[in-house]
Amino acid sequence: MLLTLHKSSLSENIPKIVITGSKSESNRLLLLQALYPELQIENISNSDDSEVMQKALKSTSNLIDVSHAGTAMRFLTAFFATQTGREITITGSARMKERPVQVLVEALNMLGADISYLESEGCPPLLIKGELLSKDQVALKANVSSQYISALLLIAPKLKNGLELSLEGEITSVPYINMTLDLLNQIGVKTSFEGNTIKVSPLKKLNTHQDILTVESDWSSASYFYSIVALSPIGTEITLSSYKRDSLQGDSVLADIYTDFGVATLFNNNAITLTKQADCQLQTVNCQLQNAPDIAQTIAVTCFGLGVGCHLTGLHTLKIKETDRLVALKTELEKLGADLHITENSLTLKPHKLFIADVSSPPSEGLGEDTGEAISTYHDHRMAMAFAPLALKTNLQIEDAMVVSKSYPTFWEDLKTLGFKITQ
Ligand SMILES: O=C(O)C1=C[C@@H](OP(=O)(O)O)[C@@H](O)[C@H](O)C1
Ligand SMILES: C=C(OP(=O)(O)O)C(=O)O
Repeated sequence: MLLTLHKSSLSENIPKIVITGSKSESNRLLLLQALYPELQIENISNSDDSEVMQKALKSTSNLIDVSHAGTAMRFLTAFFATQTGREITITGSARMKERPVQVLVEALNMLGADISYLESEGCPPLLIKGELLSKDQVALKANVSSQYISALLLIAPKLKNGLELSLEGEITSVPYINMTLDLLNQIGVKTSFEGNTIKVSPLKKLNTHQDILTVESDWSSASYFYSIVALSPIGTEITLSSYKRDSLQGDSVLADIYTDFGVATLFNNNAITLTKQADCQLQTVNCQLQNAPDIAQTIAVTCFGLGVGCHLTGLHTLKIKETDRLVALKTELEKLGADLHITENSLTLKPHKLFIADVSSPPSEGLGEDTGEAISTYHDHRMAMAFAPLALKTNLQIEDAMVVSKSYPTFWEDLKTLGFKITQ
């Protein structure tokens, strides 16, 4: 579906936006619930990726299709590897068949699993013959995706002797590993993470008092509202729920990063209020995003909308996500007139004055002649959501807009409640 976003300004009275649960926390807890059925989960994500995970865990079929869900592919590979007596083919979208899983498959096979590739070496689809994993120590590369490490950690407490992982190379997306360990701790599993060694003790059964866990709302989804506030006039406020100060999600670093754009975050009970307090004073924003790769697109587009430059580093994992996000950002921002340069792991955007003339002009009432540029989304929810806030500056179109359902199915409805004018 092609959506047209007419140049908009926000409504006077913005209702509180309730954001669905974190898909990262949800998919971990769903897997743990499959291992420990007594576990109860509240505020589970309504994202496609979490629905895929729930369906796969309930399925009795020997063919599992996870579509675009990276965490589901990685976590379920580890899960089915331990399900003795089952033989599963796990597959996904065309892009999923290009996203590497070799590091995980090799580690599982070293532990005693029986996993083979059905098409390309190193990528899904996989044939998994469930086995009792006999070993309890393995080394693996930690600089490609933290999801491989989380996948192993999630099944670890059900292995006879637990598991010891030795991580090789620079560890990427560390907060996601810590999230996995924290959730394991919350259900009573003992873990340690010292230097490059992670140890997980076995846990046969849950203790009864550790049985209800509440998923915090998704911080990556909150990023689009940070961007909207940053691109709005001073005084603009948006309240989002349910969030907490001590989040397990690394993307909560947004609250710090967006102070550079003049956005303050106030925590109040279970909500956060984002307020535009000042204009961005920087000519160029520098961010190291190795620990928060999913907010790179949001930040790059915020900078573009503000006319501010940015130098974003630590982006090597962006090339193997839903699309090559570095190339996608370059192509789409250039359509809008941006001057930017990408490398294998960084993005540099030059400051510009493209929207200066627009600032004083009132938002257009109708579409007029100009629909604005059509932004391609490459089956990537974050391309659609990261570009949407630019409708505060210009008309634009978003191709294949329903792609947002991968993590945030009600995104467009929520934008309409803020005052965005959106038509099909
Ligand atoms: O474990 C997780 O829930 C995730 C880990 C990250 O992936 P990488 O570790 O591959 O960077 C992140 O980008 C992804 O959206 C979710
Ligand atoms: C990269 C992402 O997800 P996954 O790797 O789980 O497909 C994402 O949601 O930005």
